[in-house]
Amino acid sequence: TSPPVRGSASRTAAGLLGSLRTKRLVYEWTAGSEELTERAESLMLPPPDVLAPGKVTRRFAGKVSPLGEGSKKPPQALIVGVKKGGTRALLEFLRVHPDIRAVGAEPHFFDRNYHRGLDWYRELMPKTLEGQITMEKTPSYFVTREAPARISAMSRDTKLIVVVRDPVTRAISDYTQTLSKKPDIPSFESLTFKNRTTGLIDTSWSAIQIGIYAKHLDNWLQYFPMDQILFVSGERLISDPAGELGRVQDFLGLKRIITDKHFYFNQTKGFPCLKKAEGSSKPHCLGKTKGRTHPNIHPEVVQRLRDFYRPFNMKFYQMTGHNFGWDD
Ligand SMILES: Nc1ncnc2c1ncn2[C@@H]1O[C@H](COP(=O)(O)OS(=O)(=O)O)[C@@H](OP(=O)(O)O)[C@H]1O
Repeated sequence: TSPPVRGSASRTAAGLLGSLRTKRLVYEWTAGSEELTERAESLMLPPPDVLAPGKVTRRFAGKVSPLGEGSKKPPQALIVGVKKGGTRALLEFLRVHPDIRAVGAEPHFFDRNYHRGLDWYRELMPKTLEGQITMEKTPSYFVTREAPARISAMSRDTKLIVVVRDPVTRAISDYTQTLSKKPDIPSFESLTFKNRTTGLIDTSWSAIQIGIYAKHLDNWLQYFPMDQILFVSGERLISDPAGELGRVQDFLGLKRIITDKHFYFNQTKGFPCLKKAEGSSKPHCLGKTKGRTHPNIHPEVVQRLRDFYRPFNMKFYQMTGHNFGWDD
């Protein structure tokens, strides 16, 4: 059930207290997280209200009035993965659609915050009007064993989107992110192998583990039918953002409003960017934590990883009915 609509005119002391409590929760939940930096820097739009209370109205531009109409609902669609697949780009692009309302930061509800309960989760959501879709993205859901059952318990009809990317470049991207936070970690090569001489790969290293998509997908298929899951190519999201966004809008049952007219290729950034970000009239690229330069990895190591992933990729192509071209 939805909470009562709280307009500014009817805001009581209790209501205000409630909203302050929510803000504190939102703050606790985002404080210090990379997603927060990522979002603040990449969006130039305010993340949760608490960070920029004066700018709240801008987030509602053209969607929900500042009077606070609409109600908070649990998401009907989720971007569940994969980490470093291009999930932020997809969510930021989708937000341009007037029928999509999304949380900026990653709630991590179905993995680390599940104990907080569904009411906590729903409180994080933006208000939506009839016909609008609530969304969030948390890339770690895809590899969380409990996530499919938990999401299915919220609603069996939840639509799931997975942005997938060549598991080898994904692993290097993942490592690059860790390296940016902890410059003293061992080399990619030494983390990849259990034993460098035998070439035995350390599949327990999360950077490697996450890319075994067929295995993770298998777990989701215990709870969701294939037609409720959409796979977005992380590579195509860069080479043809409008094409991938077309597929996503169809999947969500939305009118194709986001088209090639919304994008331009930014030569400096080396990525497609939005001509106008949601709620703004200015061009907008993702921030510095998106599109990092990867370290050079020894070609032999890359080849060994390609060989390692090939059978899993083949299985994944078979399961999804789509060849993502990572092994061509
Ligand atoms: N338009 C656009 N602009 C910038 N970056 C883009 C874009 N589209 C996709 N990408 C790729 O997104 C990669 C980061 O993926 P995620 O957002 O899923 O990362 S995270 O899991 O949320 O940390 C990021 O990975 P790296 O290049 O390794 O940094 C990008 O390659």
